[in-house]
Amino acid sequence: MTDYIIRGARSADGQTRDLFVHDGVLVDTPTPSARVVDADGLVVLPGLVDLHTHLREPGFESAETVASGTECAARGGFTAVFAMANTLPVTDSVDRARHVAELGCQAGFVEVHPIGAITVGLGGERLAPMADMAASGVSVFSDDGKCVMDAQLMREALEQAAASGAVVAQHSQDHSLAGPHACADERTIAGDLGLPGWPWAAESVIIARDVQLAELTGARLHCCHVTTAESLEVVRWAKARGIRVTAEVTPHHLLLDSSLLGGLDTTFKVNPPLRGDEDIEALRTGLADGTIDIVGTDHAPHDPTAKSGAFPDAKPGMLGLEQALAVVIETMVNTGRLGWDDVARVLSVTPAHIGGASQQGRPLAPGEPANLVLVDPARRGVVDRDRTASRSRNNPYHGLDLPDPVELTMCAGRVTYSRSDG
Ligand SMILES: NC(=O)N[C@@H](CC(=O)O)C(=O)O
Ligand SMILES: [Zn+2]
Ligand SMILES: [Zn+2]
Repeated sequence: MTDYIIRGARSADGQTRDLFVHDGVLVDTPTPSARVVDADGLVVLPGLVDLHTHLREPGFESAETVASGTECAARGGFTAVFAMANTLPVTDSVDRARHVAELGCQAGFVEVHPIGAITVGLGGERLAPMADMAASGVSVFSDDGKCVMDAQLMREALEQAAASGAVVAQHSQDHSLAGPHACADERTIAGDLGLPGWPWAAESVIIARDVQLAELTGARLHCCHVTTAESLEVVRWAKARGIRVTAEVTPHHLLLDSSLLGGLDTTFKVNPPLRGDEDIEALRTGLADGTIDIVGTDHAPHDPTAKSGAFPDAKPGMLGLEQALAVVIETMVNTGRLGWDDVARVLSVTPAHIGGASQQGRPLAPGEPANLVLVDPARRGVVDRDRTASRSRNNPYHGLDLPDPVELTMCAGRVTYSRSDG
């Protein structure tokens, strides 16, 4: 294995120092044959961790594979991703979870942690074998893409999770309020465009229910992709009460607003929908004050056929892994709302902690695994959807001038992306 000297990188705490990598681990003295990486002017962060990735394999390989999706992750500065269960077949058994993890190992870009389904086939009717999956190493359960609507079933899922120390990640959408065609923020844009509305309450009614079920069961609840000020009020209330709840925001909900739907470009169709300025402001405030714990990408590749046709019929979802850090820098660091230590917290330390990824989000100190990303804080560029490792092109940032920060990603001591290699 190649050893490295990373020279002159600035840590999140502001100190400049050299890092030495030997055999995949950070050490306190350099090895003589080590390759030197000049990190002058760069910031070093612990490798990023995405608690919310859709890798699409098995079943939707025309949109993404574990290999292509995890290459996107490495290009985005990630060293671990949690792969959502809404594949075909669904990740609802020990064997299927193992299969995804093996594909991740073969690809070699990042650690891949399979998320187990809560219900069999995401059907919302019967619990999947959560205890068995947890015993085999699954630490996050989610029916993401669908909400667990049945409150009793959700209670049982939380009880199962609590018994094994796992977390339940809910896609908070009351499907009776926001049905299969709901596709535009009701309070800002749906009426103007004549599109089926997605009301804000469809999200927060589920979060309000679930935090109380988390209190009842003592379980850990994670709220995926929160998008409204009202949801944050509920999360604040729950946290003040000592309920074990964490919340996530996506990069796209931090940056993009519902007016982008005006051209009916299905790239901008996503679930929950893009919201208005007041919600976006609430999300940024919530991320800065800790009400929102993490940024999760919800990287959701779709092939052109899934994105064709009328807006209400297109599949929801947009790419996220390659621009996630850029968007956090643009919306939160360049606006003075977060420092680099906070970026490390919301994109690495806390997601690793929630998901139980013990090798991730660690201090960059001797004895720790060499999972890190080198970031150029000043570099910018215009996003080109064709410059990607993804198989899909549903990139909502195409054409935007954004930070272009990732210089090099190292996972367990191996360089998994380097700008200089192209
Ligand atoms: N976010 C989306 O719009 N789509 C996701 C599912 C999900 O995260 O709910 C997908 O799998 O395509
Ligand atoms: Zn979801
Ligand atoms: Zn998702």
